Amino acid sequence: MNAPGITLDQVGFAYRDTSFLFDHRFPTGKVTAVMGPSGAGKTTLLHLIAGFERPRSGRVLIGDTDVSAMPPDRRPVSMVFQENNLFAHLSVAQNVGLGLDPGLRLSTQQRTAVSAALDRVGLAGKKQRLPRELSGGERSRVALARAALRDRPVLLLDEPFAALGPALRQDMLTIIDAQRRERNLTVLFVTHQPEDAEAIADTVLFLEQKGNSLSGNAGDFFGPLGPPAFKAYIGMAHQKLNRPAPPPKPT
Ligand SMILES: Nc1ncnc2c1ncn2[C@@H]1O[C@H](COP(=O)(O)OP(=O)(O)OP(=O)(O)O)[C@@H](O)[C@H]1O
Repeated sequence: MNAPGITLDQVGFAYRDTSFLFDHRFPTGKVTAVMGPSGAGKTTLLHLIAGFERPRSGRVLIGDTDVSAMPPDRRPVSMVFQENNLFAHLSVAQNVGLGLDPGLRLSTQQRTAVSAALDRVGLAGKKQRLPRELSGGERSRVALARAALRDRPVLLLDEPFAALGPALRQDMLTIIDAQRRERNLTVLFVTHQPEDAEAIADTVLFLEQKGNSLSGNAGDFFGPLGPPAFKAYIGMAHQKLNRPAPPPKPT
């Protein structure tokens, strides 16, 4: 599949008292980590690409197609949310089947595809369970399987693993990386976890407050000469989110 890149061409957008200008290009077949402080506009950026929000000015392009006015279900995009958005009353297999047909009128071939998608994320034995009968990590995998089945060339991930511990997050990153390679997906991955971004991202988009942004190669961003503002942010993020405070030095 020829995965399209994404262009936000001078995209202006505003909520009542917050305005944004996004002007970014996301390369085809690569993972971009979208990072930055709370409220900087990471989710807003993803919603403009997915079509849940419409630009006030400028254009959103996927490949060469201007999708600015296209409704979300017609865009070549799958999105996985932090809450995973599973229907509590539907089985795991049905939740995944919704990715193919919102009415769940699935052909035999589609049922086989659902089964295969669940096998790929290690949920072969749990297809008939309800979401509440799964762990948090397993629920994330159901959401990923559903996104994979939709077979859209752009995958948007909005902190989908924030509630998971490090080992499970690593598991999910491995699944995403495998899917990206298999299907040449263009992936945007919002995360507050520097080590997740470092593990999987080819490029980084760092959104600062007040609409400033920096972008570049992930190796450069995380290397010793990475942008100071980004280094300061991830230093802070490490302290706040991941690292226990160091023990006091003996006097
Ligand atoms: N529906 C809305 N109505 C009004 N303001 C909103 C709405 N959604 C978001 N905002 C505001 O827009 C700004 C950006 O929000 P957004 O959710 O994109 O930030 P974020 O970078 O994803 O933050 P976080 O890391 O906390 O998820 C925030 O100041 C937020 O309060």
